[in-house]
This record gives sequence, structure tokens and C-alpha cells, in this order.
Amino acid sequence: MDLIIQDLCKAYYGQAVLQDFSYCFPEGKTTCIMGRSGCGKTTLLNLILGLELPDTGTIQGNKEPMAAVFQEDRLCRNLTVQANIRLVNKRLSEERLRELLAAVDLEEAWDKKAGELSGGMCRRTAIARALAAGRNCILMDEPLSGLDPDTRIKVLDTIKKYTKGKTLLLVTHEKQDAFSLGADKILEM
Ligand SMILES: Nc1ncnc2c1ncn2[C@@H]1O[C@H](COP(=O)(O)OP(=O)(O)OP(=O)(O)O)[C@@H](O)[C@H]1O
Repeated sequence: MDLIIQDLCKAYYGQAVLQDFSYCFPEGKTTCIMGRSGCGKTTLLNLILGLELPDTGTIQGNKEPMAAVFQEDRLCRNLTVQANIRLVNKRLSEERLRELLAAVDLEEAWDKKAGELSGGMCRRTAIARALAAGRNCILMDEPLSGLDPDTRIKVLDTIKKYTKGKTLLLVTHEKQDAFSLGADKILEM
């Protein structure tokens, strides 16, 4: 089902962040969300994920659990890369897990603890974890921040491949990311 947002309002301490915001995220398509810092992109994702409640308005459509990449990596520092990923999908075969890690250039880090990884490796682990969860709707908040240009291209390719036919909402400040992903829609907030 499409994700339909209607007349959403959200304010913090009387300061409106979203005001009568309406939008339709089509099922099975990629939408890139763009806009200046502080315009409410993360707030919108948190509302869709159910981590925050709107003051008024509705979010209809997707009732299934979703996968997410947050602005922070939210990894368990004492667990290895593979253990972090298995937290969201215990049935994932070793073959599939290794294939996914190779696709984000992390095959060498398979057994490293998250606490021992570089910032970019943590980012890629968080992305791999969201892609491994097997959800039909995936939300990513600036997933590529801190990645070098070559890795960025490779990871965008992986995201595109693994989210084909799924609903992807991806926040980015780079128009190029939307082109590389072949985004179906761009939401300018
Ligand atoms: N929990 C909160 N309590 C108070 N204010 C908040 C809270 N969360 C967000 N805000 C405020 O809401 C506004 C929108 O924040 P949000 O993080 O959604 O912006 P953003 O568009 O994602 O920004 P960026 O591109 O910098 O990540 C900001 O002014 C922020 O300070």
C-alpha cells in the first residue's frame, strides 16, 4: 500500500516543524527527501516510524514493521558486524550475509566488533543491517554521510539493488544521490 500522509502537524515547545503536511509515498518506489537543515525531515521519518506522535493529522497505509537507518548508527559496540546484522534477521543464511557485506565493502570486517570500526564502516554496517531485515518499507536518514565518493557510489548501487520493488524513503542533501538511485520521486520539504 502507498504511505499516505494527510494534514500532519508537529510542533516542539510551540514551534511548528510540520504544518498541514500531506504527501503520498508510493508503494514499491524510491523517494528522496531533501530540504534545508532543520526543516523537519528526521521528524517526518520519526512520525512514520511511530517513534513520535503527530499533534494532528494521519499516516495511513503501511502497517508492517519497517527497517531504518538513523542519523546515528545505533550499533551494539560489543557485538561483531555479523552479530549486529543478525539481530534483525536470525534466519539470514551465512552466504547471503557475506554477499551483503561484500556489496558494502565490509567482507573483511565480518568478525570485527562494531566498537573497533571506523565511522564509515559503522555507517555501512547500519545500512547492511537495514537491508538485511527483509522489510518492504525502508527509511534511511542521510545514510551516506561520511563516506568517500567511491564508496558512496558502491553503497548507493547496493541500496538500489537490495531495495528494488520496495518502498524506500531516503533523506539526502545531495541531488546526485537521487539520480544515482534512480529515484521515482523527490520530496522537497
Ligand atoms: N525531540 C525534539 N525536541 C525539540 N525539538 C526538536 C526535537 N526533534 C526535532 N526538533 C526540532 O525540530 C526541527 C526539525 O528537526 P529535524 O531533525 O526534523 O530536521 P532535519 O530536517 O532532519 O534537519 P537536518 O537536515 O539537520 O538533519 C529543528 O528545529 C529541531 O531543533
